[in-house]
Order: sequence, then structure tokens, then C-alpha cells
Amino acid sequence: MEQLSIKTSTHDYPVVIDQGLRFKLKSFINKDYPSVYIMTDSNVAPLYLDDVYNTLKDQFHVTYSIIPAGEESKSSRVYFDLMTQLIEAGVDRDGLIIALGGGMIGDLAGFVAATYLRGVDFIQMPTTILAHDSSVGGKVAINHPLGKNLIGAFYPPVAVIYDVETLQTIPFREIRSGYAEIAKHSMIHTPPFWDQIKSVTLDESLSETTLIRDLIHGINVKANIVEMDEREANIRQFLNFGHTLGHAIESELGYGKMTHGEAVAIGMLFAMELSEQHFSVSLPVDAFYDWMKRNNYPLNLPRLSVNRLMERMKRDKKTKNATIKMVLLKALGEPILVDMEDVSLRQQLESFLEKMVIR
Ligand SMILES: NC(=O)c1ccc[n+]([C@@H]2O[C@H](COP(=O)([O-])OP(=O)(O)OC[C@H]3O[C@@H](n4cnc5c(N)ncnc54)[C@H](O)[C@@H]3O)[C@@H](O)[C@H]2O)c1
Ligand SMILES: O=C(O)C(=O)C[C@@H](O)[C@H](O)[C@H](O)COP(=O)(O)O
Ligand SMILES: [Zn+2]
Repeated sequence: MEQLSIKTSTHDYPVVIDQGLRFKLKSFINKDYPSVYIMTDSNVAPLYLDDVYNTLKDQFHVTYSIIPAGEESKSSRVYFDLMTQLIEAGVDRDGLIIALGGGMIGDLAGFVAATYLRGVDFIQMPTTILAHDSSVGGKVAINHPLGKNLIGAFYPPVAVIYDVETLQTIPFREIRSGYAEIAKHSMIHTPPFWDQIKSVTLDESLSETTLIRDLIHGINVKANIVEMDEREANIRQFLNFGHTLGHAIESELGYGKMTHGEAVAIGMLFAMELSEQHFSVSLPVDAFYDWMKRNNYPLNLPRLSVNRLMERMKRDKKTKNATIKMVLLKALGEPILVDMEDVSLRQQLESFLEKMVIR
């Protein structure tokens, strides 16, 4: 078992990582909650809901909701439906919400927890690789048609219980999506981490030992940053590497068309190219491109409107005074937030997208 604790100026919660934790969940709940409400999705429910429900049912009054799987469910409509279900189930302020699933469920259930009766406790039980990122740090949100995560809060869970046995059932595409965020953590960290990731191939040869090693490394990078800057006043913005364009692509294509990790990987490629030009430095752009190619990340895009992407990038949460800010790299492990100049960003985006269309 691997356990770390996230200590910020206001919160302190454990992140526990091990095989089979869903059967030991009770031992991590140290409050006598009158009701426990599990939120999960339609793919995860048939696999793991019974295990979690049965582990808790003797000690707690347990109810649940099963939400249609997919990014489209991170919406105001589903959010409101969940509120209705909690009210009808009579969950009070002492209730506990458990988010059992990937980042979609974690963000959605976390935002419900943050706002239901002005806040009830919640536990993150991540079941995807990507959720090594989403379950830690307390960012919770739903999407707006105009942009990703535009409605949300900073609301840390009371615990993150990561049963890595559940990763055995995630589809290949989701392994790739999750590894994009691991690659992100590696690039904003010191170079040996990227050296480790670049040799990983995401096929049957990926061993559980390698996966868990990379997950834990990623969580540590994130945890250190969150501990220093929980509410993203400064260095937490580095965790947004690849997201300025990535989020714009996700929302422009329509939520769920491309996975979050796939879009972020394209965003990182763009940010690395910009970084090379901006700082006249050499970065492992080719190595990253090759890694993406070898692992079947999408490397071409349909023709997208540069104007619309620029508009979406302007709605990014890092934007101030209408100036788009992007996380660039001065070197591997040296992220920096840069004010982008509209005209040149537009030109660079145009030529980047042109390459992506013909690739
Ligand atoms: N809050 C944060 O800090 C943060 C960080 C990164 C990403 N995110 C958000 O996370 C979301 C993406 O998360 P995700 O990639 O986990 O997507 P997801 O939750 O939609 O899960 C991906 C797919 O895998 C399925 N699935 C989940 N666990 C499974 C399992 N164990 N076995 C079989 N299938 C399983 C799901 O049903 C879904 O179809 C995005 O909305 C993104 O914005 C948030
Ligand atoms: O934890 C953070 O901070 C991140 O930026 C992590 C990202 O991987 C994640 O996708 C996050 O939800 C993006 O945040 P947003 O503030 O740009 O919506
Ligand atoms: Zn992300």
C-alpha cells in the first residue's frame, strides 16, 4: 500500500493507493455518516458498484445514482438531476458522497458535493489512470457548452481511495488518455521523469509495476504543487500545460468526441512548439510526437475554425484582461506562464492546425 497525505493551508487528506481497496473502504471512513450516496457511471456500475455497496451496507444507509457514461454527463442537466435525487433521498448535511469512477464522475460528484446544502463530505474513488490527476487537488466542475469546467469550485475530498485493481478493466483508449496527463506531469517535472515515460509503450507489454510507478510519480508531482498553491494563484497553473488548446479542442469538437487526454496531448505538442520558438530552445518535440504516434494518439484533426478556437482559448480560466496565457516550457521541468500576443498566436495556431490536418 502506498499512502500520502495532501496538506494544504486549509485541508489535510489521505491518498491511499492499493489493490482491492474497494473491499476495505470502511476502514477509511472514520465518521458515523447517517447516509452515504454513491455516484457512479453506467460502465463502472456493473463492474464495481456492488463491491462498494456491499462493503458499506452493514454500517451505513447507502443509496446510489448511475449516470450515463461519457463527458456529456458533466453537464448542468445531470448536475441538477443529481441534486433532485439527493433531496428526494433525504440526504442531510452530515451525508457523505462517494464518487466512484473516472474524472467525469469525480468532477461532477465533487461539484455536487461542494454545492449540495452548501457542502457535504465526499470521497474520491478513482477508477481510471487519468483520475490519478482529477481525484487529487480538489478541482471540481461541470462543463458549459462555451467551455470546459467553467462552472466549478475548489473543494477537496475527505479522502482519495485509489483501488488500482479497477484499472484492469479500462479500455485501451482510456489508458492512452490517462498517460497523457502522466506525460504532462513528467514534462513539468525534472527530465528523468519524461525519460522514464518516453520509453513506455501503451500495449500489452505495459506492466502493472510500470503503470503504478508512473501513477505514483504523477500524483507526487501534482500533490507537491497543490500543497503549495491549492487555489491556483500561481504555480498550480503549470498543471494546465497543454490545456489551453486542449480544452478548446474538446469543447469545439463537442464533449466526448475526443478524450480529455488526447486533446491535452495535442495541446502539449502545440505548447512545446511554441516554447521552442518563444525561447529559442530545443525541447523533445520530436520524441513526444513519436511517442504519441507509437501509442496511437490522434495526430490529425478535422478542419477547425481558428477564430472559434481563439475565442474558446480566450475563455480559459487563466485569461486576464483578454490576454491568453499559456504554460510554456523554458526547458523540461521549467514551466512558465506566458502572455500570448493574439496575432502571432493566431498565426502559429493556423500553421500548427494545418500540419495536424494533413498529417
Ligand atoms: N479535477 C481535475 O483536476 C481534473 C484533472 C484531469 C481531468 N479532469 C477531468 O476528468 C475528465 C476525464 O476523466 P476520465 O478520463 O477518467 O474520463 P471518464 O470518467 O469519462 O472515464 C473514461 C471512460 O472509462 C470508463 N471507465 C471508468 N473506469 C473504468 C473501469 N475501471 N473499467 C472500465 N471502464 C471504466 C468510463 O465509464 C468512461 O467511459 C474530464 O472531464 C476532465 O476535464 C479533471
Ligand atoms: O489540477 C489542476 O490544476 C489542473 O489543471 C489539472 C488538469 O489536468 C485538469 O484537467 C483541470 O481540470 C483543468 O483545470 P481548469 O481550471 O483548466 O478547468
Ligand atoms: Zn487535465
